[in-house]
Amino acid sequence: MKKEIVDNKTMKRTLTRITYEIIEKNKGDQNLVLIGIKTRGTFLAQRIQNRLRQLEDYEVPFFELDVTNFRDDQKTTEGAIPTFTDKDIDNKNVVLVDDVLYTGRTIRAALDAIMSIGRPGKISLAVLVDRGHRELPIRADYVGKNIPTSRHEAIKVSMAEVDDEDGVEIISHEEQN
Ligand SMILES: O=P(O)(O)OC[C@H]1O[C@H](OP(=O)(O)OP(=O)(O)O)[C@H](O)[C@@H]1O
Ligand SMILES: O=c1cc[nH]c(=O)[nH]1
Repeated sequence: MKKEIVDNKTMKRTLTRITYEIIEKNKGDQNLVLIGIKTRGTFLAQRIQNRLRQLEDYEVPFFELDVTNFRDDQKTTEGAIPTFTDKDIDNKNVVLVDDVLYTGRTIRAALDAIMSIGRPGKISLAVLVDRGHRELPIRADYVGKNIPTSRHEAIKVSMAEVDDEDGVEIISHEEQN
């Protein structure tokens, strides 16, 4: 059974709140950089970038990150070429953005990917959904919604940029197969 947890309007409000939290914690920081993890983290980071501009006239650079090369659960070394260089992130205050935080392995890979390129002064993490079940000591600094799940469920994040509309659903195990 599908269970809608976040609808279109709530998603908008949630992203606006995360944006205000980023503003609160980083007021006046000229070194802020947004990095979105492909695929839906990219669109979330872009939306946060737009809100920062609209709400505070705050222009923050945005980059996309494909963590494929750095994952611990696949053997291929074929992956994307980074979209940024050391100059873009060295000594910067990076906010990493993804849609779902689950085991933490994607974020571990993202941290390795970023460190292989440069050395930010600080990295923090923003996620739309934290569903628990961490396998690594990783936590988010900005959380849209904590959604307790069982391991037999999955969180499906939809975004208008690539899906029909915005939303977050819990999908049961049966529907995943
Ligand atoms: O904390 P973790 O256990 O690593 O899980 C979280 C990751 O899983 C999903 O990506 P997925 O690999 O399903 O690809 P997608 O971005 O194409 O959905 C999601 O977008 C996160 O990046
Ligand atoms: O439930 C999950 C777990 C990881 N990534 C997702 O997108 N959903």
